[in-house]
Amino acid sequence: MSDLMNFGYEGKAAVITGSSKGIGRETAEQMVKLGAKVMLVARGETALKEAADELSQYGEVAYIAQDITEAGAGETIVEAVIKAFGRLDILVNNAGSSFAENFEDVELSDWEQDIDLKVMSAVKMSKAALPHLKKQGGAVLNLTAVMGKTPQPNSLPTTVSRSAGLALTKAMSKDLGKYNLRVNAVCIGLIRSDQIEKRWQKQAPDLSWEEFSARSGEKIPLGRIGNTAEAANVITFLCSDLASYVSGTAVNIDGGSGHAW
Ligand SMILES: NC(=O)C1=CN([C@@H]2O[C@H](COP(=O)(O)OP(=O)(O)OC[C@H]3O[C@@H](n4cnc5c(N)ncnc54)[C@H](O)[C@@H]3O)[C@@H](O)[C@H]2O)C=CC1
Ligand SMILES: CC(=O)C(C)=O
Repeated sequence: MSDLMNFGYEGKAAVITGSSKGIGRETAEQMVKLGAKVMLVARGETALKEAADELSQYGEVAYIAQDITEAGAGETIVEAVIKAFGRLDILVNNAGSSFAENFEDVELSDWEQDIDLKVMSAVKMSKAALPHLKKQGGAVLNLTAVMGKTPQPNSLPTTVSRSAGLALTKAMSKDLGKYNLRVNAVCIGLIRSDQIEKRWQKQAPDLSWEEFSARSGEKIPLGRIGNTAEAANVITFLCSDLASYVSGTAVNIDGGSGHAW
């Protein structure tokens, strides 16, 4: 590979939460193929092991089954990374869920769970990773949703958690730039993964995927739902040396929609 396109992943170590499937798994695959050592994190051991077995054909992969909302999860995960790889350069806060309802229908406990998973887990992971990231510099990438920029009706609590993720990204980038630590976000619109396939089965089980994608794409300028590689491509770029002067930004991966539905 010419210097012009050197992603700089060789010899680096990354941790990606929620990486047994979907966008997280695809990102892990790209980073491993480019030479990074990657720690996969999710709750279910079976899916994790399966993903790790598949990805290990391309390079060095380890995994830890851990619910990131549990007390001490950040420290446990980072300890596992250091034990496995001896360093940490890249943190991708990817694990998340969609919880989008009308304000009147959201219980206080739903608010707490959503903010805990999508905001506080990113904070706790970043805090635990920071002493290691500071050593040589690196990248933090927060997955958010385009709805965090443009909250729609019936979009709570997720739009609030996602807006908080954007503020966290911007503020962290300003505080941590002095360590050559870049902090960016991506704002996902609609990407085919388990959560979108479940929506397809619930809303339109009689449609083929192509029909459902085209129908969902009526309000998307590019006319379709994206795929996980299209999301991972941007994440992999933002965490790479090719983006060495990019920090504090939030890139939409949404086919141009500006909102999810
Ligand atoms: N697919 C889409 O259209 C959109 C996705 N997003 C967000 O992008 C990120 C990746 O999305 P997808 O790949 O679609 O998600 P997905 O639902 O396919 O996978 C999410 C991953 O997070 C893990 N996870 C969830 N809660 C966890 C917890 N407490 N502890 C550890 N792991 C946990 C799951 O096990 C899974 O591996 C998520 O944060 C998602 O909410 C945002 C907007 C739209
Ligand atoms: C789908 C999702 O995770 C959102 C909208 O935050």
